[in-house]
Amino acid sequence: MHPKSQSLASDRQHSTQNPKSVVVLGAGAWGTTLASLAAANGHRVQVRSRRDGAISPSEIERADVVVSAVSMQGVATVVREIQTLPLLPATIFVTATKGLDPVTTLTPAQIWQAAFPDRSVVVLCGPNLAKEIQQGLPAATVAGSTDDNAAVAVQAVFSSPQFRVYTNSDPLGVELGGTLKNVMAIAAGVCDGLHLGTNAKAALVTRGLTEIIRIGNSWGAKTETFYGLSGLGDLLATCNSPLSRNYQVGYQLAQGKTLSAILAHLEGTAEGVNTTQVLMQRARQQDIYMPITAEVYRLLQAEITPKQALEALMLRDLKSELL
Ligand SMILES: NC(=O)C1=CN([C@@H]2O[C@H](COP(=O)(O)OP(=O)(O)OC[C@H]3O[C@@H](n4cnc5c(N)ncnc54)[C@H](O)[C@@H]3O)[C@@H](O)[C@H]2O)C=CC1
Ligand SMILES: O=C(CO)COP(=O)(O)O
Repeated sequence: MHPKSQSLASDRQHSTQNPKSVVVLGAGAWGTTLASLAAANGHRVQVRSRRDGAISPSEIERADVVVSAVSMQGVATVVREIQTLPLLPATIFVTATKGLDPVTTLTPAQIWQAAFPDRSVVVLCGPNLAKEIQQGLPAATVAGSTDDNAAVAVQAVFSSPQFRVYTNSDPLGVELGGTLKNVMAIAAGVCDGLHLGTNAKAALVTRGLTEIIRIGNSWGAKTETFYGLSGLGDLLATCNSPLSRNYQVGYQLAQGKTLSAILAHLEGTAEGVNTTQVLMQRARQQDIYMPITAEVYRLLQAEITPKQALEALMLRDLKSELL
């Protein structure tokens, strides 16, 4: 065995014998689920909700791992708050938010890394519908970081017989896979809401992945990461599950509801609504062809109906699959 693999393997075996102090920021569906996973492994876990008020220095200064599971709209605020607090020299940041900054188009990990350039940032993304994990159903995810040791440490914090964590050295690909699939989950909800059938859904998800890879590559992410759990895996989960909030948005749009009415009654955050806007902005700026995203965008803007979006996609110029 390669010496590096040997040391990683032994770290992994001893994971739960080394309890860590974990602070989870965000007490929504995903933050509370991640907190339960870490606590079940014997780690000391504190969850911070917005309602608790400011984070106290004593909470954060002992944290080995700080997990951010806030929605995208809260990321900048939480980063600014943590920047004012004392931290252990080796504190690792984990980001589980699946969104993009509306002004800069930066990912959450890029925002954390810019604020803390000397620290390790790990992206945690995968096909992880919180409600299933809360029920103890099996799932897998990816801890992505350019710092192997930090990724392995985070893998150890969350891994269990029910939750299998892989590492990946392409954090941008891991993060974009989890984030961009939300746009396709809206489209998949529309597809099912219009009862277009299994062939249509398969075509949509497959061409959606092509689109994600096209813009993901231009961002600097690796193609093979998008064929992994956080890309294809999360596409399969959210494009096929009514538990996905993004899928629910698409499904209800197909039923003729307005976006504002849907969001008013939605349980939790559908990040894909904002991500679609940001992705369109980036695709236009960089002249990247994103036909499915463009139709989801027009639908969310109420410029077209779901049926018109379908027609627009089907009536485009014919071309080669691999172009
Ligand atoms: N629910 C799920 O199955 C999964 C969700 N995610 C991602 O995790 C993130 C959070 O998702 P959920 O927990 O489901 O959403 P949620 O809507 O249930 O909770 C969002 C949390 O963010 C907090 N928040 C928002 N703005 C804040 C601010 N300024 N300061 C402090 N806290 C703030 C809210 O108080 C709330 O606790 C999203 O980006 C989502 O895409 C990722 C994997 C699975
Ligand atoms: O990202 C998720 C599962 O991996 C959760 O999906 P929704 O945000 O669409 O509910």
